[in-house]
Amino acid sequence: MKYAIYQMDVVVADPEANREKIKNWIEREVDDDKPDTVVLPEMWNAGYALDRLDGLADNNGENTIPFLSDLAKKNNINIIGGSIANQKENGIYNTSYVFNREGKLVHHYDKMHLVPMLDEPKYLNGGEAKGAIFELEGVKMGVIICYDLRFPELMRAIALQGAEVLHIVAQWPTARKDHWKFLQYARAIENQCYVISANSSGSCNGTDFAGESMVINPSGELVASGLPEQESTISASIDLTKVAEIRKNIPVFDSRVPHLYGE
Ligand SMILES: O=C(O)CCC(=O)C(=O)O
Repeated sequence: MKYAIYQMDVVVADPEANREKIKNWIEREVDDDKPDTVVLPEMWNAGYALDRLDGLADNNGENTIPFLSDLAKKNNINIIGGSIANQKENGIYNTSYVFNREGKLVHHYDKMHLVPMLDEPKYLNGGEAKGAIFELEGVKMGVIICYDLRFPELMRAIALQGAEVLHIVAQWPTARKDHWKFLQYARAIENQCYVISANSSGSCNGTDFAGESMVINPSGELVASGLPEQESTISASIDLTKVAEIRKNIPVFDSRVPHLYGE
């Protein structure tokens, strides 16, 4: 499966401009070196304009779902749709949508861990649905959002459901870029999965975003990485036989003793 990751410089507080950027990027990518699957970053509709989300958030995906679904179908690609600020009945959520090549919505997830350092709990509601998987082209996968990366329990729960590819969509700051990188290596190695991330570049309210989106294989080797702090595209192909291979050679999942972990 061939991937293209959009390490996007999100235009703060301008959902229309960001939709236009994504449309143009996808059309360019599809013309150049057609990917099977594209990945977008976190909160691409509004950026981190948290104190202005009332006027900027989508309304239960009413703009985002048809927009991404049409792009998926028209260009015959799967879309891991990053995430958006999304108004629901009882508040604003940080929601990720995933579409297959037919434009069908196959998964949605509301970010469950909210970032205290960014005052997210003041502006957003945390999702309460259990970490779940979805399938694209017969492959089991998961998606988590930014700060979720710090909670190995979530990725483990997704991996235990059979996921072979774990996506991380993010706007992770440069100030903590080492955490961004090392935690991804750890998640790939411990879960023996591909880790594929889309981080943003650019800045918002004085915070610079790290870029350095990554593709890491199930042995913990770097397959591809984006430039630091600059808008760019990361292209990479993944080989899923590597997942079965490493799981056979180092059978971590068979060696687990859940009853001793208090599970
Ligand atoms: O955990 C971190 O250091 C960054 C998290 C973050 O920026 C986010 O979840 O949006």
